[in-house]
Amino acid sequence: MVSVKELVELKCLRSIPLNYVCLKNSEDSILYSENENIPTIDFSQLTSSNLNERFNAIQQLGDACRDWGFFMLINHGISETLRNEVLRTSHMFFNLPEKEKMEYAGQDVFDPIKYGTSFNVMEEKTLFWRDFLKCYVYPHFDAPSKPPDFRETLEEFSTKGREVAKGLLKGISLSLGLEEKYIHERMKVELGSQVLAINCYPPCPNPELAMGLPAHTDHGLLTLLMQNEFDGFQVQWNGKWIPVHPLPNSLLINIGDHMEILTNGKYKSVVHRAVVNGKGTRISVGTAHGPSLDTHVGPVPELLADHNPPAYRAIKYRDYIRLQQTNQLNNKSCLDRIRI
Ligand SMILES: O=C(O)CCC(=O)C(=O)O
Ligand SMILES: [Fe+2]
Repeated sequence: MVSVKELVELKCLRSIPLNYVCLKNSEDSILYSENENIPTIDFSQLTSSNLNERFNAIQQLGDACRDWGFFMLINHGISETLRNEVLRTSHMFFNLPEKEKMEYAGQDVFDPIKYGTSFNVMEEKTLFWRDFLKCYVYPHFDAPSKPPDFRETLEEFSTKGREVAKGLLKGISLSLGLEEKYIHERMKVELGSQVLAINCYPPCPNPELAMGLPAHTDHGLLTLLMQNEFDGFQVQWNGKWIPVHPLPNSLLINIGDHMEILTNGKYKSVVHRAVVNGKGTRISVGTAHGPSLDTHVGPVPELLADHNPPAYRAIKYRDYIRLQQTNQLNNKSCLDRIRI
């Protein structure tokens, strides 16, 4: 395996190798203006003791999940110091000698720690301009022991991320007219799986020809994402792409496939991608929150009706992850495979 970082640094690249050239069709290049109408949710209002404030925030959350499947979250309680430390130590991880990182070059989707490049190198003809580290951080915490402070920082960040996800899942349950703990209990989130994915997109000599991560949806219930000073995240909305410039101190939140399945399509798993730039290394850190791996997930009966029959077949979360991660992304959502 040759990482993108290695490619950029060792070969002093002037142009990208042909196997990284992603041909885009014309629709792929149509952009809205930056941040166009993207909703913002205030986490402190969502958890407020002022009932009126809370009620309004829950309604806004429901609207954002239904109409967008994506929003920016402010006042989430994860400190700037911690976020900067996660970004700093992540950067240091990718700066380790390749030999040390390769100790984590796992083969299987469920390896507790996996360092890799592109998305699924075994399946892809066109490679993506991305190196990554994935760690299962809950129920059992795993992370590399190098560089110094990396493990501790990731553990603290993962714990804080779970608190935010828990608060959002309560708000989402209420917004659906369900009890506050409904999703949490039904999805066995206390035993659920949390995966931390750190993406590294080195500067690219032809950013318009390469792709960091192609259009896809995330498999879990919710993903929380943050990044360093370089933008690159885009969400698909009404067939066009919106480049996202996160509000200062905000987290980007995606609804994932399992929330779409659970709500029988009411809340949308948003299609998104990561583009690359020629200026500097972009780092993004996502934490994906899902049910326990052995949970069978299908649409919840309380949300079904004669006029709203199940639109997805139930599947074990573990099987769904394998389905998504062992195939090519093909610019498609894996949900297409289980739609009835
Ligand atoms: O790097 C980004 O902005 C997006 C990353 C992402 O979508 C993912 O890791 O699933
Ligand atoms: Fe994603």
